[in-house]
Amino acid sequence: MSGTLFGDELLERPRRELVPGAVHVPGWLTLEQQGWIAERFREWSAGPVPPRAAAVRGHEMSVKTVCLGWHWQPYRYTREATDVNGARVLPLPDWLARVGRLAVAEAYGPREAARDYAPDTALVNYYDDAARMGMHQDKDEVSREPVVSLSIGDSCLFRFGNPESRGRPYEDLVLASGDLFVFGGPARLAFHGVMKTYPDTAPAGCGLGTGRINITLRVTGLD
Ligand SMILES: O=C(O)CCC(=O)C(=O)O
Ligand SMILES: [Fe+2]
Repeated sequence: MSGTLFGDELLERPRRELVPGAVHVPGWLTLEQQGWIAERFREWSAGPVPPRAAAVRGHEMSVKTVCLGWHWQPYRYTREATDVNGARVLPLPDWLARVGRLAVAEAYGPREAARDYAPDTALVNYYDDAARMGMHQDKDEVSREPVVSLSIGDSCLFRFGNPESRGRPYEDLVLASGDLFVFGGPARLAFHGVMKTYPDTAPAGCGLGTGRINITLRVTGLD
């Protein structure tokens, strides 16, 4: 009997609030949705601004990022990718903002806050087998609205900690293809990072043959 058919892998990875405000929803996106988003990722990567490894204090990140709506660079948002080629980034598509609202409703319940959630930027990260992301806070946004994270492709080991320091307490969990992770409220400024990816773990049909995509939707609070 097929484990996939009966969702055994989801039963083993239940939906969970790690700490108040931080919610992990395994398998939130269907394979079809993952595949469709992976296709859009290829379109976004075609430009006008190509994915680039941002340089943080002189060191290139191992992750390559393409941005929508606003361009993130350490440690600010601009409309033009002044640290890449000066081109204006693509707009954030309405469908993706809608996915963000659905995600917040999924995580926190269909409150007014979910209906009003209006992300204006997406950071789309591509991880190859060697890529990782050190512990950091997402704090270049003026707004403290939640961050919505979607993962496609290979699984990774994600570390989610606390707002005070990179150190403990933190929890390590696997983010797999299709998983949703939302952090807001008291968890909004928690340090987090990607310790490693697990090569060749992407499910067939997710649209990504190798590597991992992570999309974070955010409200910059800029105008
Ligand atoms: O790849 C992930 O799961 C996290 C990405 C992240 O923390 C970021 O883009 O700021
Ligand atoms: Fe982050």
